[in-house]
Amino acid sequence: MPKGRGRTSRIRRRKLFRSSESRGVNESYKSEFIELKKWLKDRKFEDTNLIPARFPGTGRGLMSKTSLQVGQMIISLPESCLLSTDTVIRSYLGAYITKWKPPPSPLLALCTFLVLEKHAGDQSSWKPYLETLPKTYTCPVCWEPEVVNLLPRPLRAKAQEQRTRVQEFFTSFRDFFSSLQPLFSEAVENIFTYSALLWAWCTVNTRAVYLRHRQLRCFSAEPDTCALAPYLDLLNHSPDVQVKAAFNEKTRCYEIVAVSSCRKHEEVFICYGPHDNHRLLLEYGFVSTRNPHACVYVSRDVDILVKYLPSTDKQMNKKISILKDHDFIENLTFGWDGPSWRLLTALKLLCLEAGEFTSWKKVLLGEIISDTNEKTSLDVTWKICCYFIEESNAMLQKVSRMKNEEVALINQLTLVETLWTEELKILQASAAILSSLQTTFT
Ligand SMILES: C[S@@+](CC[C@H](N)C(=O)[O-])C[C@H]1O[C@@H](n2cnc3c(N)ncnc32)[C@H](O)[C@@H]1O
Repeated sequence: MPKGRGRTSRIRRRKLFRSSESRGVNESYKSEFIELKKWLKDRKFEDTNLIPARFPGTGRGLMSKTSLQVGQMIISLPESCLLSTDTVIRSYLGAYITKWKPPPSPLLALCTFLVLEKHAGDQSSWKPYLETLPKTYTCPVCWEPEVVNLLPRPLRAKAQEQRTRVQEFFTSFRDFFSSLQPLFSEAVENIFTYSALLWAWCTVNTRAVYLRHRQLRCFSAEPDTCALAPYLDLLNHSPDVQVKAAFNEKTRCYEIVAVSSCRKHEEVFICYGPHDNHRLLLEYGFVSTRNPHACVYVSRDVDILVKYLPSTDKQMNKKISILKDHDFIENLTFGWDGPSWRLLTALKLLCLEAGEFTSWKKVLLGEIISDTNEKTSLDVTWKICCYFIEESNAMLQKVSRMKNEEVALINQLTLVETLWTEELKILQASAAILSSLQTTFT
């Protein structure tokens, strides 16, 4: 057998590939991390397990110094390192927040504090942390509208809604920002620009940990659940890991404990939640490849559901209103394991023949009505799946053309491309499953 073709060589090559894929480049020598570590040490935190590093797939993150075992504490960050609404209230901003009516939200307090501390530069006691924060963010709320328009329809709608909300957040608190003028010699409008607030909003949205606070009366009724956790917020997300993360009232530290093990010199991940790729892109500005929670949404309007059904069906309007009344119009999806039960059920109901229509309740409960109904609904689901495959391919071509023409938008376009590529893979997996299910009826 020629050298290097055997089983052992294949396994060795695979191992090498796996480790080079996840191997990080140590960044602990960088001045921002040296300063951050000093700052953390002053606040009684010293890290023994992790090193800041840059990884090929995920960018900047944290690497294990030693192997981490199940049940081992990965990081335990003292309360004094956390930036929460308590920090803001105790600061020079506290008096302004307490007297402002109607009471500002906890989110506004955190964003205002971030903008002001960043503006303070060298004068800020949070400078070592601020220096490690991204200068810009990759979330769709920061994208050019022409790129947002390339997103799958349900996500596009959410991204547009989110942008409107952030813009309103900015305009509705202009008076509050003006009230802070006594703190500055320069005009406050030059400090609280939309881009400064957007940066602060993205910082909180993409990096904050969950930390429940008692509700202070100086804040509006929105739950006060966010805190920034310097250094700990360098941990990237993986849908495949499990950790326990919470504030420990006894130790007064925010603690993360490993639930799965991690080998030495590998990237240490936490799980931000069982999020699909739309949520990851919208809220965190990235797409996870091979994400088990990823799915393709059949958009909210019913046009696509009825596209392959006979237009002569007299009961169609009634069927659609039943689906609407029973909340079967939203969250219809294709996943890695085929069409969701909800999607199949909605299509089974739409495919009922005139004589079967009275059985619609049984369909919603999951009963099989007839072989014909099973077969027709599978055929229609398959056609819808193929329609989405064509759409994904067309979008991928469009994005690829734009990448050549709009070089300045390459990062945003690459994210859109990754999303459509993942959607295409899911649809192809679903189409294969549907094809094999269809053969049981031939
Ligand atoms: C809490 S921060 C994690 C640290 C971050 N990578 C950094 O350099 O500051 C969350 C951000 O990290 C990035 N991120 C997290 N997990 C990722 C992943 N699996 N792949 C790519 N980017 C990821 C996203 O930009 C996300 O908004």
